[in-house]
Amino acid sequence: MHPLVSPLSDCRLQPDDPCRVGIMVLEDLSCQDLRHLEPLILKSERPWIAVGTSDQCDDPEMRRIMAHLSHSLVSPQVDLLRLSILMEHAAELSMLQQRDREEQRMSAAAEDSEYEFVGTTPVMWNLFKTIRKVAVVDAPVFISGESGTGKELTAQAIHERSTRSRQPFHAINCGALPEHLIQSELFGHEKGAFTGASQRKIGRIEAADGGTLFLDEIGDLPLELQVNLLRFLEMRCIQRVGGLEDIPVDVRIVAATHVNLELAVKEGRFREDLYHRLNVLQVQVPALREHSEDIEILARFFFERFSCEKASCLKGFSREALSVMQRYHWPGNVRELINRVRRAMVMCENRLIQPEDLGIERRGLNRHQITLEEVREEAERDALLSALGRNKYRVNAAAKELGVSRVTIYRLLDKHGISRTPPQEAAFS
Ligand SMILES: Nc1ncnc2c1ncn2[C@@H]1O[C@H](COP(=O)(O)OP(=O)(O)OP(=O)(O)O)[C@@H](O)[C@H]1O
Repeated sequence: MHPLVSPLSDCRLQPDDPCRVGIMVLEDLSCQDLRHLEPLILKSERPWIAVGTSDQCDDPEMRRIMAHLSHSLVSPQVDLLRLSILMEHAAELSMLQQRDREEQRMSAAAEDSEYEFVGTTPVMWNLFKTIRKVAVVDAPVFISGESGTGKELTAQAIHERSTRSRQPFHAINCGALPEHLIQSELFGHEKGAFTGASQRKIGRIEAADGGTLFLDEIGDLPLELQVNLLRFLEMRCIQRVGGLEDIPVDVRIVAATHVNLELAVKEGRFREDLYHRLNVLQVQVPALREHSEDIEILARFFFERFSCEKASCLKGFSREALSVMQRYHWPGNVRELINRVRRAMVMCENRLIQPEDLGIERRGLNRHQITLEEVREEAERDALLSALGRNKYRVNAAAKELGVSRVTIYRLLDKHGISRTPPQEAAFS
């Protein structure tokens, strides 16, 4: 019997190989061979039957590898019936293991895509690390960061990685609700509690029982409601508006703000005791300009996400557009990036998105970061567009004016993602 395993046959060890069980013949394999093959055998994700005697496993290293790698060990004199029964059992086991692996892969993929948090820079890795750390502790979390940086996404990610992940996650923007509604929105109300309260209403705190409540823009919570929230955090029970009953509720509070809450405390707009109650664990979400190396990957990520809304000829971003995005200061952070990319995908009349499609004024850009190469590219594109415009998009005439060949003009049009037809025609064609 020849070994099915040899250092040269690793092509047979791929997981997508239809073969379900492997056989290795120890007589033909040294301990060193096996050591080389160990990672490949593990990667093959299938059970292996070793044919050999226990004497061949005298070497401790050999024994370790065999115990680790093989499903069973049979003697070289094994009869074919016994071998085929063993192989059948191993194949059944292999199918079960395969199913288990598939399920694990699928749930890992679902987890990854649930809250697609994009970030490849050290500041973002730091954020992900903090999220994982605070997720496993059940204390209140305080998230700070500019508007549109991903504070709600952070709160969701914390919830998803916490023991409460199977329970509800509710978000409420304290700054977006009229003052007279916040009390009943947070704590609920009893029927008849006030004019218009025709039904009992369960508030957000109660609805999130067992889970997480995300209080966005906590700094906008009116002072009298701050007292109620503090009472809830201390007593762990609420009273609905118009109700007398104390209702126990188990909710983890994650609060966020884009304003300086310490200043609000100093100025008496926010209760200091509530501030300390909420501020047990802190997470700081960085502004987009603090991880500008992520801008391109985020832009491409949202381009893909909205790709069903784009014209079929639109292929991506021009180098100028990427450079302009890189130098822009993004006051609205990731939310602004999403809006600009989406708008550009609609407005763009060429194959590649240009700076003007993004609606970013070049004048407001940080000129200090511009490279000579970028200046050249920008000048080349401007000269090309001007020459085409002056010559009504007649390539021969534009080429003559610029002192280059027609072929060069076509190459430059492709390079800069400029359409061969004038913009108006392209728009109406
Ligand atoms: N790193 C990121 N990767 C992918 N999407 C992101 C990222 N950061 C933010 N987003 C997306 O940007 C948008 C704004 O994020 P989010 O609502 O979490 O911001 P926010 O800080 O809570 O905003 P606000 O302060 O206005 O409440 C959302 O669509 C969110 O999914």
